[in-house]
Amino acid sequence: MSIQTDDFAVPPPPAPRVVSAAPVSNSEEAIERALRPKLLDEYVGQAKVREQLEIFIGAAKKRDEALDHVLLFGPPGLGKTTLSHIIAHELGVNLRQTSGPVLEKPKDLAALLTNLEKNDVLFIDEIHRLSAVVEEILYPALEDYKIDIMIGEGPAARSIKLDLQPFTLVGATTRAGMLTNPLRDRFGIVARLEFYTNEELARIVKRSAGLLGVPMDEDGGFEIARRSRGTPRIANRLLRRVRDFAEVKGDGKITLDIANRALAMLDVDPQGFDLMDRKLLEAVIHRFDGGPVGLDNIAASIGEERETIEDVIEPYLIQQGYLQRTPRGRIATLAAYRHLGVTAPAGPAVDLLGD
Ligand SMILES: Nc1ncnc2c1ncn2[C@@H]1O[C@H](COP(=O)(O)OP(=O)(O)OP(=O)(O)O)[C@@H](O)[C@H]1O
Ligand SMILES: [Mg+2]
Repeated sequence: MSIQTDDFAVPPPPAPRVVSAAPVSNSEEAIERALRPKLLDEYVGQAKVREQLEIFIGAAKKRDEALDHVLLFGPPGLGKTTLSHIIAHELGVNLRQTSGPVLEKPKDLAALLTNLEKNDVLFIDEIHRLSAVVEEILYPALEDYKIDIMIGEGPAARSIKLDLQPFTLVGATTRAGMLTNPLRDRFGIVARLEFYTNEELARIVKRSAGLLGVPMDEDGGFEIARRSRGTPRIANRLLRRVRDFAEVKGDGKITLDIANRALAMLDVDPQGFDLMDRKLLEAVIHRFDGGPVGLDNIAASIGEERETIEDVIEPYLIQQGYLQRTPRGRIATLAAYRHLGVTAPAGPAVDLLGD
């Protein structure tokens, strides 16, 4: 069994944001790989997804068939890549990894597909960014394990059919809504990853601290978990920053006091919100009277890409009840006013949390 990572992943953009859900550097990616659970049993949380996969993987193995194609979707850093590796590992097959924007031409995909061995996993990250011509090749491959490719050019060009080994496509996306219908319909297993609870994140932080050999008490670990925006990638990152703080300002052990001081220094507030989150809420409240305000206006106002706001910043704020997404735009809830210590205007303001 081998895991191959083709070295053409798109480099992550520079993101100084400490609670950014995207990996911030290549060295962070290396650490992430080291902390990645390898078995379904080590994968914390996402109980429903895990249970489903356990059954389907078990059945596929019993029948010696390829697992049905799997679509994983959810915000960045929740464990889609991790899960795809686990699926291949549990099936005992090879994993070939690529991503939507990297597959420029049909022949790029054809080369990957024809090299797959029986029941292998092909992982396509950012699958919503596949080009239409590449997607065309994928349909018959997914359905009948066959591809049609064009050989030669001009009048001499002809199409040939190639048989493929049975395989499993695992597609990952932060945007299930951007997949075309025919592509989405070809996934037999569709799994939506949810934000993690504080308890689940605390288990992840504890496991990572163990692997990194960082001394930490329960309260210190829980504080890091609580401020990680429901996201394992952020939890692992905050753990490493708090460890640095503990080594310089303390005796190396992560305690509640150390965690509190380190996180305050990093501008991560008690809700786990960072400067970007607060900037967004402040903009909606102060510049747009609490909303409704469209995404483009928010983007212009805080100087962030629309996509970053939609994929990275707002899902957690919405899930936590600080922001509401309506057809007319985003609205700040009473919780947002309260969090920023601003008096909410009288009238029918939105209160998602209730009192
Ligand atoms: N359920 C989990 N249990 C333990 N650790 C996890 C879990 N999910 C994710 N992690 C950790 O979080 C980090 C980020 O996970 P991963 O790279 O799989 O996220 P992703 O969903 O693929 O993100 P992106 O959308 O940016 O590609 C990994 O280092 C992994 O160790
Ligand atoms: Mg990933």
